[in-house]
This record gives sequence, C-alpha cells and structure tokens, in this order.
Amino acid sequence: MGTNTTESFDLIIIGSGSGNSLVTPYWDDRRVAIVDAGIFGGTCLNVGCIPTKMFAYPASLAAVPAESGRLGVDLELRSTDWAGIRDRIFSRVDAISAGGFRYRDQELDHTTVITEESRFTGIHQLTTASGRVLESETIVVAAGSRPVRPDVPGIDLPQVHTSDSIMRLPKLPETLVVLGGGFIAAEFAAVYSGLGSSVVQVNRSSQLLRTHDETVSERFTELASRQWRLETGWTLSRIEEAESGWVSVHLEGPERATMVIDAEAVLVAQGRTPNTDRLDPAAAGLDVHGDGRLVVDEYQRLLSGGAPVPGLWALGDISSEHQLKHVANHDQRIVAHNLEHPDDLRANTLGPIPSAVFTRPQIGSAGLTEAQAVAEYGRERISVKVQEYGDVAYGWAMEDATGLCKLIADRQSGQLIGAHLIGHEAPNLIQLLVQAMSFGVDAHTLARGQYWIHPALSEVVENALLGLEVPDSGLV
Ligand SMILES: Cc1cc2nc3c(=O)[nH]c(=O)nc-3n(C[C@H](O)[C@H](O)[C@H](O)COP(=O)(O)OP(=O)(O)OC[C@H]3O[C@@H](n4cnc5c(N)ncnc54)[C@H](O)[C@@H]3O)c2cc1C
Ligand SMILES: NC(=O)c1ccc[n+]([C@@H]2O[C@H](COP(=O)([O-])OP(=O)(O)OC[C@H]3O[C@@H](n4cnc5c(N)ncnc54)[C@H](O)[C@@H]3O)[C@@H](O)[C@H]2O)c1
Repeated sequence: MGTNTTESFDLIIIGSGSGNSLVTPYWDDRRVAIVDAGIFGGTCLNVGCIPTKMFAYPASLAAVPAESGRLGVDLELRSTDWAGIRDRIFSRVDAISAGGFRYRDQELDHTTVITEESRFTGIHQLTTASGRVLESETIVVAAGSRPVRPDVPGIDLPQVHTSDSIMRLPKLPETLVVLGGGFIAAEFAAVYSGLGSSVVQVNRSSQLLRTHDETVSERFTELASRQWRLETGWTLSRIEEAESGWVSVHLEGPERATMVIDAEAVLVAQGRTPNTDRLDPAAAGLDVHGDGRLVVDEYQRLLSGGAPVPGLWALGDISSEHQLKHVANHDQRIVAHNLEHPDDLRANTLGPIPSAVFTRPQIGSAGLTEAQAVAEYGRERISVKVQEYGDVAYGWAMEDATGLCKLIADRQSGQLIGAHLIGHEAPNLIQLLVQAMSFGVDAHTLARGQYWIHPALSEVVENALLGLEVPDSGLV
C-alpha cells in the first residue's frame, strides 16, 4: 500500500491483547481494524501471564522433592527437560496466536489486522510505519506496556533478556542473574531455580515485592533467600562479555562497594512502561500522566485538556495503574459496553483489585496494605490479624511453617479493607476475600454466615476472620 491512501473504518483498535475482545457481535456489520505491530494476542498470551504460569507449574513440581523429605516422603528430582517444557508451552501459545490472527484477518469479512507500528496523526487518524493512513470516528487505544531497560553499558548484549525473550532460551542457563524485586523477578527466580538454574537475584532495596503488604514482603524476602542467592542493596552499573559466551554483571553497593557476578544469562525485570510514546499522543492532543499512562475518565474515555475526546477510548496497561490482565479485561468490557451504549455509559468502579504472584510460595493480595490502611483510616480504627497456615489442621498436614493470611478490617463497620496471603494456593484462597470485599460482606458475617469445610486450608481464612476485632454479626 502506498502513501496518502486513506482507509476508513467504523472502529480501529490499537493492540490485539485485551483490545481483541472488543469485537463483539455488535460490530458484525461494521468495518473493524485491529492494528498490532507485535505478536497477535498481546502480552498476556505470548510473553506474559500464560507462558509464565505454564513454566511456573512444572517448576513448582520440580521443587517438591526438596520439601517432601520432612513429611517422610523421599523423592528425587532426576532432571527437568527445558527444551521439552519450552516447546510444549510455545507450540500451544503460538498456535492460539496464529489462529486468532487468522480468524480476525482472514476468516471474518468485517475485521482486518494491520501488522504495523502506528501513531496518531490527528484526533481520529493514525498513520502506519509504511504510510497507510487509517481513519475512524472511534479509536480504542489498547497498546499495552513494554519492559524498561536501564541505560547502562552492555544492556543490549544478546545474553541480556527481558521477559519478552527469556522464556525462549535455547537451553536452561547454568547461572541466571535476575535484576529486580517485583512481580516478574519473583516469578522467574522461582521458575529458573526450580528448573535447575543457579539463580542470583539482585535488588536495589532490602525488601522484595515492596509494593506488597510489609508482612508478606518480609516473609517472601526471607523465603526467597532460602531458595536462591539473593543480593540486596545493589544497583547495576554495567554488563560486559566474559569468557565462553557468559557475561559479567557489575554492581554497585553502599559506600562505593562493588561486586561482579558472572552469568550465562541476565533477566532485566525493573518494571514496564506504557507504550504511549510509540503513539505520538500529542498529535491527538491527549493528556498523559507523569508516569507515561494515557489519562482516561471513569468511562475509559481519553481526555484532552481534562475533557473527553469524542470517540477516543483506552484500556489496559496503556492507561491503568494496575498492569494486570484481569484489569485490562474488565476495562475492555466497560469500553465494549460504552461503545454500544453511548447514552448509557458505565463507569469503571469495580473494586478492590486483587493480584497474585505465582512465585514460591505463591502470594495473593487485595485491598490496602497495613501501611496504607493506617495512613487512610488511622491506627486506632483498624484491626489486623495474622494467621499462620501452621495454626490450622491442613497446615499441620502440610507441616507448613511459612504460609500466612493477614487480614485488615475497619473496627467500626467490620468491613475488610485488606487481605494478604503468602503460601500454598494463596491466589485461590484470596478470591473468597475479594468476594466479601466486593459484595460488602463484613468479616464476622463472612466467618459465621457459612459452613467452612473442615479441615480444608480455607480454615486459615476463617480463623483469621475470627481473630479480627470487629462488630459481632450476631451469627453463631
Ligand atoms: C512476564 C509477565 C507475566 C505476567 N503475568 C500476569 C499474570 O499472571 N496475571 C496478570 O493479571 N497479569 C500478568 N501480566 C500483566 C498482563 O500481561 C498485562 O497487564 C496485560 O497483558 C495487558 O494487556 P493490554 O491489552 O493492555 O496490552 P497488551 O496485551 O500488551 O497489548 C498491546 C499490544 O499493542 C501493540 N502495540 C503497542 N503500541 C503499538 C503501536 N504504536 N502500533 C501498533 N501496535 C502497537 C503491542 O504490540 C501489543 O501487542 C504479566 C506480564 C508480564 C510481562
Ligand atoms: N502475576 C502477575 O499478576 C504478574 C506477573 C508479572 C508481571 N505482572 C505485571 O507486570 C508489571 C511489571 O512487572 P515488573 O516485575 O517488571 O515490575 P514491578 O513494578 O513489579 O517491579 C519492578 C522492580 O524493579 C525495581 N526497579 C525499578 N526501577 C529500578 C532501577 N532503576 N534500578 C533498580 N531497580 C529498579 C523495583 O524496585 C521493583 O523491585 C507488574 O507490576 C505487574 O503489574 C503481573
């Protein structure tokens, strides 16, 4: 296609991650373009949630023998098949991506996929890298985020990876340096150490998962240091090629201390930045937050000078404070509804937003941390209960000495305002607390208004609820 050709659509979506699900039956008789310069299906499917969890599960199995001895079960891990696991995962994921592309681009008459970088060249106009001009009264920006790469010498060496490439390594690295202490670092340190790499995690601050509740962050930092080498208080200064294809990772610490770690591969996991800069938002006059996110209102409308721009919307990582797939998907449902019902707009008000870290042990969180609750409510107004997994029957069965459930409630109303679990099945156990918080069930009613299966691990939640100092519901 040459330059100056203008193509008109009823809807243009930038980004085929959660954006792809916007194409509801409402659009059957309308022309829709999905623009994506990357792999069809976006981050979660191709390089995010899905493949990481498909690695995390076998890695958690590989870690079982080290745990089972204390229960009298003598297991031995003979080997892990990196190439087999990798190929199983990506043969599945790649096929879904290719099938999704084919469906949208070839099988449906009303949709087309444009596999090019594009940017705004007007309020309702985009121009692609090759010069195609695309126009629509309705444009949804679902352009996601990308990994941040620190600007240090050696960062572009082929041994240095982000989450985009680390899962496709030709072989399991003997030694992996993981830079960062957030979600991605925690998950990949557990995956690679579980599968047999010697992992060194390097973090700037002394605590891992610092945005989590402090009790969980402390517990995880301690447990991580028992499972792989953890170096805290260090920042990256440069990376150099070393002998036999390895690299030397140069670090700086307090009082001008230095350290060098040799590694076969390096994973940079120091956050993700919204892809806003790739879109030239100024060309459409769009408002941008200081951290690079596009500004949206409660209906997911993009703003210019604080006012909604007719026909422009955003969803997911490009505009959300929460870089989570379930958040992007909910944003998408809000936008889909609002596109179809301009006279009955829905606001994006669902809460609280939970998250899980699929590391070892797993973590589930929702609502405020204790520090946030104190800041928002005052120390006197909140009740906090920490219940160890080892205090309940299933915890005894597991001989669990590390899992915990921490709940934070409003002493006056009895409403839960924060829930944090670290331990076996935490991402599943947190959901019943999310449910109570979402539907306004107070802590005592939640504890006493239902049967709790004995002796399931969910009793850790029941006991934590009963340990809170909150108003009695009157239920027995
Ligand atoms: C390693 C990893 C693990 C994760 N695990 C989880 C998890 O377990 N649970 C969870 O909830 N979340 C997880 N996430 C986060 C989750 O993947 C994201 O929040 C979610 O995928 C964001 O979806 P999105 O639709 O906003 O953007 P994306 O899926 O990133 O889609 C954006 C698309 O836009 C395209 N694009 C961007 N700019 C342009 C442009 N200018 N022109 C053309 N195309 C463009 C990109 O190529 C991309 O395909 C994980 C993320 C990572 C990286
Ligand atoms: N299970 C999940 O839901 C899941 C899994 C992976 C990723 N994600 C999403 O993707 C996002 C990105 O993940 P992430 O781990 O890259 O980011 P993160 O925000 O979770 O953690 C970033 C880490 O990098 C450190 N850091 C930032 N700048 C630094 C610097 N200049 N020098 C040294 N350290 C620095 C931070 O202190 C932090 O430890 C997450 O916030 C999360 O929303 C979710």
